[in-house]
Amino acid sequence: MTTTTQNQACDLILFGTKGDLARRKLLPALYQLEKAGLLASDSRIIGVARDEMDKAAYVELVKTNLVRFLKKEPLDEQVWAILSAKLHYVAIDLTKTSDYQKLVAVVDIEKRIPVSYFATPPSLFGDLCRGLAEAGLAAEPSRVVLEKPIGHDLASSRVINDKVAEYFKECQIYRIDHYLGKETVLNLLALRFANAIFASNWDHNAIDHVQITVAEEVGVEGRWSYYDDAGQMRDMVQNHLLQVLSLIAMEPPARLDADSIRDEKLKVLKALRRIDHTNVQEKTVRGQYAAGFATGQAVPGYLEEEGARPNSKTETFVAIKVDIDNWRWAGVPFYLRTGKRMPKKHSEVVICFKPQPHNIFHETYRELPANKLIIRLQPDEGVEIQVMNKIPGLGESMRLQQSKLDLSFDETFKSQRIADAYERLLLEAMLGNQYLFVRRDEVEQAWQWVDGIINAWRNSNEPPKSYQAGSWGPVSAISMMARDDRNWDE
Ligand SMILES: NC(=O)C1=CN([C@@H]2O[C@H](COP(=O)(O)OP(=O)(O)OC[C@H]3O[C@@H](n4cnc5c(N)ncnc54)[C@H](OP(=O)(O)O)[C@@H]3O)[C@@H](O)[C@H]2O)C=CC1
Ligand SMILES: O=C1O[C@H](COP(=O)(O)O)[C@@H](O)[C@H](O)[C@H]1O
Repeated sequence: MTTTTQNQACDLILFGTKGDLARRKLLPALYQLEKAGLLASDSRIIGVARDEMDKAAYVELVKTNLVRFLKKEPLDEQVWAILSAKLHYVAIDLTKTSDYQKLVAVVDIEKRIPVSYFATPPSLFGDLCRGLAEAGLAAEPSRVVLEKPIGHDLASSRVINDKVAEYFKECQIYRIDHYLGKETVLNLLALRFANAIFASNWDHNAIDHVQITVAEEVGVEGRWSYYDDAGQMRDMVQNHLLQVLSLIAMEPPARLDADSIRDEKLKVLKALRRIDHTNVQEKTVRGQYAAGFATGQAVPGYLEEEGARPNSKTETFVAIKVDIDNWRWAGVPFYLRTGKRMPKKHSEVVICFKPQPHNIFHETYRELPANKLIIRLQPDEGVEIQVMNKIPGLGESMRLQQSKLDLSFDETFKSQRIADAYERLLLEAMLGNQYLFVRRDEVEQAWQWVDGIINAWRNSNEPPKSYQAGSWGPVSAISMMARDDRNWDE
């Protein structure tokens, strides 16, 4: 899988180094990589923002942010001493091409691979690529790492992708979907392809339906203007949920390399049955949270959040019944559900198997519950199988109980810290492994499908259904399942 020498030295250029993402996620991730000894000793981190600042001030700024955002652990002074020696800073206004020349004096392409991380608004990606090219930093083996969102719809994503492609080849482009960096999402590959027990039971013969839930307890968290433009469909479904769905539904890739995996994910995205004005009512539910409760506190509704525009019809909850039109998944719906201000942070995949063809326990159990494989993505990461088991004891009748085989990551891998997604993604980008990054055709195919739904919603002009903050979304999401004689796993 590794396409470059392990731990090859890089100049990681962190555009947007003072922004929220860099402070909360990227810098702490780099610290953890240093702590784990995974940053090459010759690598450097070159922060870029607009303010003039000398190296010492930047080092101090990074330290302050680490102390704040490392959360559970204190800053280790030994690790910090090594990491801080790798830090550099350059002030650049990304809209001014001439400013990029400042990088020429700092970046050393003879000794290190330039890896440019675009933690900036996507509207700057075009300027960034041109500036890097004019500074001589676009030729292979240079790489660029792009943050989401790649566009607002198919047309705008093509504009961004075309712009980047003017300067960088696809093999140099690393599009982030941070869900692909999560331990449990990556474990889907291990679960499916390292266990024959699942491999032979992974299709319409064995599986009744699949549920994917990504629930968040938080609301829009001061990001109202960004979020109102996006909504839950663009913010979460177009990327994270469709990536998870693709990993569950794809055919076994021939090899564990980037294009083998991405080819298979793309085929799934191409097989998603179109949802448009003819079936959008039946297949989707969109909701918006009203005032309610989170962590026992009263919280405002979406329209009362700071910066809110009255009458916004943006959805904060989506449920979709997805059909995959291929041989493996014929007649097996995938139910997706994601929302803000749900009762708790809780993401899981539930594989619901078909019932037994014949019930020998029918005298005591008219219907036996079907087996479920539950993959807990976060928190409390783990894998659980629900099975029927005999209750131990003597007696004339066989008494059964639904029990679980539970593999909790916490319990099983006690001494192993679960790395944050950004640690893994930064590391893989520096190593030159693209398998956890999204290829252009995947992004565009996902947009094409999502655009169909968003257009149908827009044309119907129906407002989203209201749900109370702290609930599992609008009642219609439950009815959508009930119509199929099923219910959400809770
Ligand atoms: N925050 C998050 O949790 C997530 C963010 N993202 C994506 O990551 C990207 C960054 O988000 P976020 O950190 O929240 O955004 P912020 O607004 O907090 O930060 C943006 C950064 O971009 C820099 N910037 C903006 N304009 C210019 C310019 N003309 N020249 C130089 N630098 C400029 C800013 O520099 P300056 O300090 O000089 O203003 C700042 O450092 C966005 O694409 C976002 O969608 C994706 C997932 C999650
Ligand atoms: O990309 C995004 O993801 C977060 C949720 O990420 P998680 O790792 O905490 O599950 C979401 O809150 C945000 O709106 C979205 O932009």
